[in-house]
Amino acid sequence: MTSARGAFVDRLTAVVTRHGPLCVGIDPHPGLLARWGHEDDAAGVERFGREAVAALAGHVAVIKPQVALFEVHGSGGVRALERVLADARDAGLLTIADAKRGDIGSTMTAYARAWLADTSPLAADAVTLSPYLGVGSLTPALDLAAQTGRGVFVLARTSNPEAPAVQSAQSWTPLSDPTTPGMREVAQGVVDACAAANRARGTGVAGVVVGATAGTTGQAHGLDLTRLGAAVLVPGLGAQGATPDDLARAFGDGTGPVVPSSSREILSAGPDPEALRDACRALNGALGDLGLPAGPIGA
Ligand SMILES: O=c1ccn([C@@H]2O[C@H](COP(=O)(O)O)[C@@H](O)[C@H]2O)c(=O)[nH]1
Repeated sequence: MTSARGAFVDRLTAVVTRHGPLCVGIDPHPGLLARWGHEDDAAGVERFGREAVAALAGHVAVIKPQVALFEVHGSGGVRALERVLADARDAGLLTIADAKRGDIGSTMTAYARAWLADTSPLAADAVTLSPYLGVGSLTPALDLAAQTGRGVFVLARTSNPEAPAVQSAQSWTPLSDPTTPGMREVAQGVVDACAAANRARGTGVAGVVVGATAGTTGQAHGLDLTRLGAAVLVPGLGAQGATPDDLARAFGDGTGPVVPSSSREILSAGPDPEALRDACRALNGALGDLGLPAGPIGA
């Protein structure tokens, strides 16, 4: 069944083509709240998020609220996130809820409904998922996303320095992608399983997360993304040290759509809306010069 809103990867491609590839992370850290003149409480994160959405709507393609920084304020914080998501929806901004969910299949069904069902007050256009109970355990989310025209981004090679200990380990992953059995890095196994999930559903519902910091070592990320058939979310620009040049090194091989994300660095240009937009324009300009692909990878 296909949703009336169309496939997520097509909607993402359209907005990235129009506004540029930058995704702005909405991460209401205490220091940023203070800078923007808000309290570190539920009302503060709501004002922060809604002001950011008002400033960015029509100027960037997609925002990525960091769910933990809303949840930390309890039910009021979750309500604040619902309102930020509703504002973004009304303003035509695509949303990626950075929730990093993952659990056994039966529980995964509830996480999927929370973030991807039309009727949920927390519904986003996409949600980030953790694959470490096995990519197959994420099936309820992939199915619901395909049904409702939404997407998921599965953590493959994350931007944090602790990641390689797990994600670069070699594993035997025949069951996650029966077409290419054999030893490979865990991160590549995640990518291959997502590629198989996309082929099975005939649409690029399962994107992956590959940190921008992969390029800071002067090397590419080392993953074969050519058969993914979906989008790549690339956090780590700015505060974590990655630059557009690092992205060119890591993603200059014609695989896309690549959506780089920056939170603290961009948000620290606020709260003045024009200054925030200027920072986005500058970064989108630098990213645009790289010619990162906007269309589906290897579809
Ligand atoms: O590999 C990953 C996956 C997710 N993130 C999230 O992105 C932002 C990054 O914030 P910055 O301020 O731009 O560093 C944050 O919400 C992370 O949880 C990531 O950084 N790396």
